Amino acid sequence: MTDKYSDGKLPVIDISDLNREQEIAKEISTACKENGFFYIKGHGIDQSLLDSLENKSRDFFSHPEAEKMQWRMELAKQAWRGYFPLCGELTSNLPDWKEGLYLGTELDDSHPLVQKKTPLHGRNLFPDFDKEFKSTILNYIESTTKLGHRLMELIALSLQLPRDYFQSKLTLGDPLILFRLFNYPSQPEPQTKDGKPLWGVGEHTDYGLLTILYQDTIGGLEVKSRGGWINAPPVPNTFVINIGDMLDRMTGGLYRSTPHRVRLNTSGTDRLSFPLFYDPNFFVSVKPIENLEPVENQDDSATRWDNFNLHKPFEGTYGDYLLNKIGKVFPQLKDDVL
Ligand SMILES: O=C(O)CCC(=O)C(=O)O
Ligand SMILES: [Fe+2]
Repeated sequence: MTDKYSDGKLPVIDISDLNREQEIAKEISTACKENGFFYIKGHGIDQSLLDSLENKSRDFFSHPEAEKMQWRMELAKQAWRGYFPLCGELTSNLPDWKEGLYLGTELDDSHPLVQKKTPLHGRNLFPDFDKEFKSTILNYIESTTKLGHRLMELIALSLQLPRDYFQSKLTLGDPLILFRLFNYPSQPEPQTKDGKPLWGVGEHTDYGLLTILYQDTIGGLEVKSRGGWINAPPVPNTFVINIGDMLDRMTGGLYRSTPHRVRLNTSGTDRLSFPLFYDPNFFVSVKPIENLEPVENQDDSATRWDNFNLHKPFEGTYGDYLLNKIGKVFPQLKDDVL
Protein backbone atom coordinates (compact mmCIF):
# COMPACT_ATOMS: atom_id res chain seq x y z
CA MET A 1 0.00 0.00 0.00
CA THR A 2 1.12 3.54 -0.58
CA ASP A 3 1.16 5.84 2.44
CA LYS A 4 1.91 9.53 2.46
CA TYR A 5 4.84 10.83 4.45
CA SER A 6 7.16 13.82 4.32
CA ASP A 7 4.77 16.76 4.47
CA GLY A 8 2.25 14.50 2.73
CA LYS A 9 4.16 14.94 -0.52
CA LEU A 10 6.42 11.99 -1.34
CA PRO A 11 4.85 8.53 -1.64
CA VAL A 12 6.11 5.37 0.07
CA ILE A 13 5.77 2.41 -2.31
CA ASP A 14 5.82 -1.17 -1.03
CA ILE A 15 7.60 -3.27 -3.68
CA SER A 16 7.44 -6.62 -1.85
CA ASP A 17 4.34 -8.24 -3.34
CA LEU A 18 5.13 -9.87 -6.70
CA ASN A 19 1.42 -10.36 -7.37
CA ARG A 20 0.90 -6.60 -7.36
CA GLU A 21 3.58 -5.80 -9.91
CA GLN A 22 1.33 -3.89 -12.30
CA GLU A 23 -0.08 -1.74 -9.49
CA ILE A 24 3.42 -1.07 -8.15
CA ALA A 25 4.54 -0.07 -11.65
CA LYS A 26 1.62 2.36 -11.82
CA GLU A 27 2.52 3.89 -8.47
CA ILE A 28 6.11 4.29 -9.68
CA SER A 29 4.92 5.91 -12.91
CA THR A 30 2.87 8.48 -10.98
CA ALA A 31 5.73 9.19 -8.57
CA CYS A 32 8.28 9.60 -11.39
CA LYS A 33 6.00 11.97 -13.31
CA GLU A 34 5.14 14.02 -10.22
CA ASN A 35 8.41 14.52 -8.34
CA GLY A 36 10.93 11.94 -9.53
CA PHE A 37 11.37 11.05 -5.84
CA PHE A 38 9.73 8.29 -3.81
CA TYR A 39 10.43 5.98 -0.88
CA ILE A 40 10.41 2.21 -1.15
CA LYS A 41 9.68 -0.31 1.55
CA GLY A 42 9.48 -4.10 1.40
CA HIS A 43 12.88 -3.99 -0.36
CA GLY A 44 14.20 -7.17 1.27
CA ILE A 45 17.47 -5.72 2.61
CA ASP A 46 18.17 -6.70 6.21
CA GLN A 47 18.09 -3.95 8.80
CA SER A 48 21.11 -5.57 10.44
CA LEU A 49 23.22 -4.85 7.33
CA LEU A 50 22.03 -1.22 7.31
CA ASP A 51 22.77 -0.84 11.03
CA SER A 52 26.19 -2.33 10.60
CA LEU A 53 27.02 0.00 7.69
CA GLU A 54 25.84 2.99 9.69
CA ASN A 55 27.73 2.07 12.89
CA LYS A 56 30.99 1.27 11.12
CA SER A 57 30.77 4.45 9.03
CA ARG A 58 30.12 6.55 12.12
CA ASP A 59 33.17 5.02 13.70
CA PHE A 60 35.29 5.72 10.59
CA PHE A 61 34.28 9.38 10.40
CA SER A 62 34.94 9.88 14.13
CA HIS A 63 38.70 9.52 13.51
CA PRO A 64 40.82 12.65 13.02
CA GLU A 65 41.09 13.89 9.47
CA ALA A 66 44.82 13.19 9.29
CA GLU A 67 44.14 9.48 9.93
CA LYS A 68 41.34 9.31 7.36
CA MET A 69 43.66 10.89 4.78
CA GLN A 70 45.52 7.54 4.62
CA TRP A 71 42.75 6.61 2.18
CA ARG A 72 42.55 9.92 0.30
CA MET A 73 41.19 9.92 -3.25
CA GLU A 74 44.46 10.90 -4.91
CA LEU A 75 45.86 7.48 -4.02
CA ALA A 76 43.30 5.61 -6.15
CA LYS A 77 44.29 7.63 -9.23
CA GLN A 78 41.82 7.24 -12.09
CA ALA A 79 39.62 4.79 -10.12
CA TRP A 80 38.30 7.90 -8.28
CA ARG A 81 37.83 6.16 -4.93
CA GLY A 82 38.71 7.06 -1.37
CA TYR A 83 38.28 9.70 1.28
CA PHE A 84 37.71 13.39 0.70
CA PRO A 85 37.76 15.85 3.60
CA LEU A 86 35.20 18.47 4.64
CA CYS A 87 34.55 20.97 1.81
CA GLY A 88 36.54 18.75 -0.59
CA GLU A 89 33.69 18.54 -3.11
CA LEU A 90 32.03 21.42 -4.96
CA THR A 91 28.37 21.52 -6.01
CA SER A 92 27.43 24.45 -8.26
CA ASN A 93 30.95 25.82 -7.58
CA LEU A 94 30.48 26.02 -3.79
CA PRO A 95 32.12 23.64 -1.29
CA ASP A 96 29.74 21.19 0.39
CA TRP A 97 29.77 20.98 4.20
CA LYS A 98 30.36 17.24 4.14
CA GLU A 99 33.13 14.66 4.06
CA GLY A 100 32.91 11.30 2.37
CA LEU A 101 34.31 8.02 1.23
CA TYR A 102 33.89 7.20 -2.48
CA LEU A 103 33.50 3.55 -3.43
CA GLY A 104 32.30 1.45 -6.35
CA THR A 105 32.19 -2.02 -7.81
CA GLU A 106 35.35 -3.78 -6.61
CA LEU A 107 37.62 -4.79 -9.54
CA ASP A 108 41.09 -6.14 -8.90
CA ASP A 109 44.22 -5.01 -10.72
CA SER A 110 44.15 -7.91 -13.19
CA HIS A 111 40.72 -6.93 -14.57
CA PRO A 112 41.08 -5.91 -18.26
CA LEU A 113 39.41 -2.53 -17.69
CA VAL A 114 41.75 -1.79 -14.80
CA GLN A 115 44.74 -2.90 -16.88
CA LYS A 116 43.63 -0.37 -19.50
CA LYS A 117 43.39 2.29 -16.77
CA THR A 118 39.71 2.91 -17.50
CA PRO A 119 38.55 5.86 -15.36
CA LEU A 120 36.14 5.01 -12.50
CA HIS A 121 37.11 1.31 -12.55
CA GLY A 122 39.38 -0.37 -10.04
CA ARG A 123 39.96 -1.35 -6.44
CA ASN A 124 38.40 0.46 -3.50
CA LEU A 125 40.41 1.99 -0.69
CA PHE A 126 38.94 0.29 2.38
CA PRO A 127 39.67 1.91 5.75
CA ASP A 128 40.83 -0.77 8.18
CA PHE A 129 40.11 0.72 11.62
CA ASP A 130 37.45 -2.01 11.66
CA LYS A 131 38.43 -5.22 9.87
CA GLU A 132 34.81 -5.98 8.95
CA PHE A 133 34.13 -2.63 7.32
CA LYS A 134 35.18 -3.95 3.91
CA SER A 135 32.84 -6.96 3.92
CA THR A 136 29.95 -4.83 5.18
CA ILE A 137 30.48 -2.31 2.37
CA LEU A 138 30.77 -5.04 -0.27
CA ASN A 139 27.62 -6.78 1.01
CA TYR A 140 25.76 -3.51 0.93
CA ILE A 141 26.89 -2.71 -2.64
CA GLU A 142 25.87 -6.20 -3.79
CA SER A 143 22.43 -6.08 -2.14
CA THR A 144 21.57 -2.58 -3.32
CA THR A 145 22.83 -3.26 -6.85
CA LYS A 146 20.39 -6.21 -7.00
CA LEU A 147 17.68 -3.90 -5.70
CA GLY A 148 18.63 -1.51 -8.52
CA HIS A 149 18.12 -4.29 -11.11
CA ARG A 150 14.67 -4.95 -9.64
CA LEU A 151 13.74 -1.26 -9.61
CA MET A 152 14.81 -0.86 -13.25
CA GLU A 153 12.49 -3.77 -14.16
CA LEU A 154 9.64 -2.02 -12.37
CA ILE A 155 10.51 1.27 -14.10
CA ALA A 156 10.50 -0.52 -17.48
CA LEU A 157 7.03 -1.93 -16.67
CA SER A 158 5.91 1.53 -15.54
CA LEU A 159 6.74 2.81 -19.07
CA GLN A 160 4.97 -0.18 -20.68
CA LEU A 161 8.30 -1.56 -21.87
CA PRO A 162 9.53 -5.17 -21.61
CA ARG A 163 10.87 -5.78 -18.10
CA ASP A 164 14.42 -6.35 -19.37
CA TYR A 165 14.47 -3.15 -21.47
CA PHE A 166 17.14 -1.32 -19.48
CA GLN A 167 19.17 -4.47 -18.88
CA SER A 168 19.31 -5.24 -22.60
CA LYS A 169 19.78 -1.70 -23.92
CA LEU A 170 21.49 0.27 -21.22
CA THR A 171 23.18 -1.55 -18.37
CA LEU A 172 24.07 -4.74 -20.29
CA GLY A 173 24.09 -6.56 -16.93
CA ASP A 174 26.96 -4.30 -15.82
CA PRO A 175 25.66 -0.92 -14.65
CA LEU A 176 28.25 1.58 -13.46
CA ILE A 177 27.88 1.57 -9.67
CA LEU A 178 29.21 4.46 -7.59
CA PHE A 179 28.65 4.33 -3.86
CA ARG A 180 29.35 6.99 -1.26
CA LEU A 181 29.39 7.25 2.51
CA PHE A 182 28.72 10.83 3.55
CA ASN A 183 29.08 12.53 6.92
CA TYR A 184 27.50 15.95 7.44
CA PRO A 185 29.07 17.25 10.66
CA SER A 186 26.74 19.20 12.91
CA GLN A 187 27.46 22.93 12.92
CA PRO A 188 26.30 25.34 15.62
CA GLU A 189 26.12 28.35 13.25
CA PRO A 190 25.43 28.33 9.51
CA GLN A 191 28.64 29.00 7.59
CA THR A 192 28.72 31.70 4.99
CA LYS A 193 31.21 32.55 2.31
CA ASP A 194 30.95 35.78 0.35
CA GLY A 195 27.51 36.21 1.85
CA LYS A 196 26.22 33.00 0.25
CA PRO A 197 24.75 30.28 2.45
CA LEU A 198 26.64 27.01 2.45
CA TRP A 199 24.80 23.72 2.12
CA GLY A 200 25.45 20.15 3.17
CA VAL A 201 25.07 19.58 -0.57
CA GLY A 202 24.06 22.40 -2.89
CA GLU A 203 21.16 22.12 -5.35
CA HIS A 204 21.83 19.54 -8.06
CA THR A 205 20.41 16.60 -9.95
CA ASP A 206 22.06 13.17 -10.07
CA TYR A 207 23.78 12.24 -13.34
CA GLY A 208 22.80 8.64 -13.94
CA LEU A 209 19.71 6.46 -13.94
CA LEU A 210 18.63 5.89 -10.36
CA THR A 211 19.87 6.81 -6.89
CA ILE A 212 19.19 4.49 -3.96
CA LEU A 213 19.71 6.42 -0.72
CA TYR A 214 19.81 5.13 2.83
CA GLN A 215 19.86 7.87 5.46
CA ASP A 216 20.11 7.92 9.25
CA THR A 217 17.47 9.54 11.49
CA ILE A 218 18.74 13.16 11.37
CA GLY A 219 17.16 14.45 8.14
CA GLY A 220 18.03 17.44 5.94
CA LEU A 221 17.35 16.25 2.39
CA GLU A 222 15.09 18.65 0.45
CA VAL A 223 13.44 18.14 -2.93
CA LYS A 224 12.35 20.83 -5.38
CA SER A 225 8.79 19.77 -6.13
CA ARG A 226 6.60 21.69 -8.57
CA GLY A 227 5.03 23.44 -5.59
CA GLY A 228 8.39 24.40 -4.02
CA TRP A 229 11.00 22.82 -1.75
CA ILE A 230 9.75 19.94 0.41
CA ASN A 231 11.47 17.73 2.98
CA ALA A 232 12.41 14.11 2.35
CA PRO A 233 12.72 13.14 6.02
CA PRO A 234 13.95 9.77 7.28
CA VAL A 235 11.24 7.08 7.16
CA PRO A 236 12.06 3.82 9.00
CA ASN A 237 12.78 0.74 6.86
CA THR A 238 12.85 2.63 3.57
CA PHE A 239 15.23 3.84 0.90
CA VAL A 240 14.74 7.13 -0.92
CA ILE A 241 14.78 6.58 -4.67
CA ASN A 242 15.27 9.37 -7.18
CA ILE A 243 15.73 9.37 -10.90
CA GLY A 244 18.82 10.77 -12.55
CA ASP A 245 19.51 12.83 -15.65
CA MET A 246 19.94 9.81 -17.94
CA LEU A 247 16.41 8.57 -17.23
CA ASP A 248 15.12 12.11 -17.81
CA ARG A 249 16.99 12.13 -21.13
CA MET A 250 15.80 8.65 -22.16
CA THR A 251 12.16 9.39 -21.34
CA GLY A 252 12.21 12.76 -23.12
CA GLY A 253 11.48 14.50 -19.82
CA LEU A 254 8.46 12.31 -18.95
CA TYR A 255 10.35 11.20 -15.82
CA ARG A 256 12.18 14.25 -14.49
CA SER A 257 15.46 14.23 -12.58
CA THR A 258 14.38 16.53 -9.80
CA PRO A 259 16.78 18.97 -8.13
CA HIS A 260 17.53 18.35 -4.48
CA ARG A 261 19.90 19.62 -1.80
CA VAL A 262 20.88 18.92 1.81
CA ARG A 263 20.49 21.55 4.54
CA LEU A 264 23.41 22.45 6.73
CA ASN A 265 23.22 20.13 9.73
CA THR A 266 22.64 22.01 12.99
CA SER A 267 21.01 19.12 14.86
CA GLY A 268 23.85 18.53 17.33
CA THR A 269 24.56 15.05 15.90
CA ASP A 270 26.47 14.30 12.69
CA ARG A 271 24.23 13.12 9.84
CA LEU A 272 25.17 10.08 7.77
CA SER A 273 23.78 9.22 4.36
CA PHE A 274 24.60 6.48 1.86
CA PRO A 275 23.74 7.18 -1.79
CA LEU A 276 24.32 4.42 -4.33
CA PHE A 277 24.24 5.61 -7.94
CA TYR A 278 22.98 2.96 -10.34
CA ASP A 279 24.03 4.21 -13.76
CA PRO A 280 24.15 3.12 -17.41
CA ASN A 281 26.97 0.90 -18.57
CA PHE A 282 30.10 3.04 -18.97
CA PHE A 283 30.48 2.22 -22.68
CA VAL A 284 26.88 2.69 -23.83
CA SER A 285 25.54 5.77 -25.55
CA VAL A 286 22.23 6.82 -24.03
CA LYS A 287 19.45 7.22 -26.60
CA PRO A 288 15.85 8.35 -26.11
CA ILE A 289 13.22 5.58 -25.80
CA GLU A 290 10.93 5.58 -28.82
CA ASN A 291 7.16 6.06 -28.78
CA LEU A 292 6.71 7.42 -25.26
CA GLU A 293 4.13 10.09 -24.45
CA PRO A 294 5.48 13.41 -25.74
CA VAL A 295 6.26 16.08 -23.17
CA GLU A 296 5.66 19.81 -23.56
CA ASN A 297 8.51 22.14 -22.59
CA GLN A 298 10.98 19.29 -22.74
CA ASP A 299 13.96 21.64 -22.56
CA ASP A 300 13.96 22.97 -18.98
CA SER A 301 17.53 24.31 -19.15
CA ALA A 302 16.47 27.89 -18.43
CA THR A 303 15.35 26.92 -14.94
CA ARG A 304 17.74 24.02 -14.28
CA TRP A 305 20.48 24.42 -11.66
CA ASP A 306 23.20 23.92 -14.31
CA ASN A 307 21.33 25.45 -17.29
CA PHE A 308 22.03 22.21 -19.15
CA ASN A 309 19.67 20.89 -21.82
CA LEU A 310 19.56 17.15 -21.18
CA HIS A 311 17.67 16.57 -24.41
CA LYS A 312 20.25 17.97 -26.78
CA PRO A 313 21.71 15.11 -28.87
CA PHE A 314 24.99 13.83 -27.41
CA GLU A 315 27.18 11.43 -29.35
CA GLY A 316 29.62 10.05 -26.76
CA THR A 317 29.24 7.25 -24.23
CA TYR A 318 27.87 7.60 -20.72
CA GLY A 319 31.47 7.39 -19.51
CA ASP A 320 32.46 10.44 -21.58
CA TYR A 321 29.49 12.36 -20.27
CA LEU A 322 30.13 11.49 -16.64
CA LEU A 323 33.85 12.27 -16.68
CA ASN A 324 33.11 15.71 -17.97
CA LYS A 325 30.65 16.27 -15.09
CA ILE A 326 32.91 14.85 -12.38
CA GLY A 327 35.78 17.09 -13.49
CA LYS A 328 33.67 20.04 -12.37
CA VAL A 329 33.10 18.76 -8.82
CA PHE A 330 36.71 17.64 -8.26
CA PRO A 331 38.70 20.03 -10.50
CA GLN A 332 42.02 19.32 -8.80
CA LEU A 333 41.71 15.56 -9.18
CA LYS A 334 40.79 15.93 -12.81
CA ASP A 335 43.96 17.90 -13.46
CA ASP A 336 46.07 15.37 -11.58
CA VAL A 337 44.85 12.05 -12.94
CA LEU A 338 43.25 12.55 -16.34
O1 LIG B 1 22.82 13.00 1.56
C1 LIG B 1 21.76 13.06 0.97
O2 LIG B 1 20.68 12.94 1.55
C2 LIG B 1 21.72 13.30 -0.52
C3 LIG B 1 23.05 13.29 -1.20
C4 LIG B 1 22.93 13.59 -2.67
O3 LIG B 1 22.00 14.18 -3.12
C5 LIG B 1 23.97 13.11 -3.60
O4 LIG B 1 25.00 12.63 -3.15
O5 LIG B 1 23.76 13.21 -4.83
FE1 LIG C 1 21.94 13.87 -5.28
